[in-house]
Amino acid sequence: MSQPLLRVEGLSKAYGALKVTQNVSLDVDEGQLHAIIGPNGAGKTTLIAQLSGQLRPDSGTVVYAGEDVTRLDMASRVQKGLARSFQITTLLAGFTALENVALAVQARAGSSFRFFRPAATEQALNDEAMQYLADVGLAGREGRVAGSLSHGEKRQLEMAVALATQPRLLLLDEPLAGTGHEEAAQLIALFDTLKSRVTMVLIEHDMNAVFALADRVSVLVYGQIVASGTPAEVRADAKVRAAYLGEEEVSDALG
Ligand SMILES: Nc1ncnc2c1ncn2[C@@H]1O[C@H](COP(=O)(O)OP(=O)(O)OP(=O)(O)O)[C@@H](O)[C@H]1O
Repeated sequence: MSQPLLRVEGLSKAYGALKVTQNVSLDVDEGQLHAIIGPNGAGKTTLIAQLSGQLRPDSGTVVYAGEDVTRLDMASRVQKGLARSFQITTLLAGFTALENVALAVQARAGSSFRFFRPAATEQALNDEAMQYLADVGLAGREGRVAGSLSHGEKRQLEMAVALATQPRLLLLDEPLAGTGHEEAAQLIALFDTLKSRVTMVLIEHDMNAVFALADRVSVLVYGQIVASGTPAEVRADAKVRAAYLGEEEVSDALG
């Protein structure tokens, strides 16, 4: 069998006596959308932070594309194609949608445009940025200042900025939080189309989105993976049902 794109082995992290990540092991295959679900405070965000390089684990390894990246910082991981989707707060509110994405293209491309004249460089950056805006459904909105976009559009723009880094593996932390029903449906459709192009690890509370999108689901409870499998396997797992006992919306979605 071929190697997974991401292999996490025995990852642990504690804050004092609080073990937020306990011996987590997990494989993510290329081309898959792998969702990580779990009740509030289970340690999902802390786990993603260790995958992105934002946070150092106490022990364990993160192997990406066959390389041990455990000790690499976030910027080095982004350069290798392992990126976390940008938070809305990192969008430059006073800049246009196009400028936000063009800056991300420039940051990634570095000096590779150095042979162009300045005007041609700007054109090339903008052309590439326009493509990402079109990919996320923001064609026609490029001239709008980011701060004036709707909440859903900001999330789309955040995805365009993430795509500009040309990720091979994208980490998404609750991309649907705060979106309305229609905006959520649009974003789910967007993730569905992006699945063929980039491998994704998704943390999401919206179970309908998780079960619609995920190829595999891992369930984190008190920092430990208690179940991992296809959506159907996870749905039927007694430990998963027990973990969500009392959370009616999730119980309904589990069926
Ligand atoms: N820097 C920190 N120092 C101390 N405790 C922390 C720190 N960061 C997170 N925690 C604790 O670690 C636990 C896991 O938090 P985390 O945010 O990763 O959970 P989560 O599953 O993402 O939660 P939610 O679904 O509510 O976003 C929580 O109990 C949280 O209070």
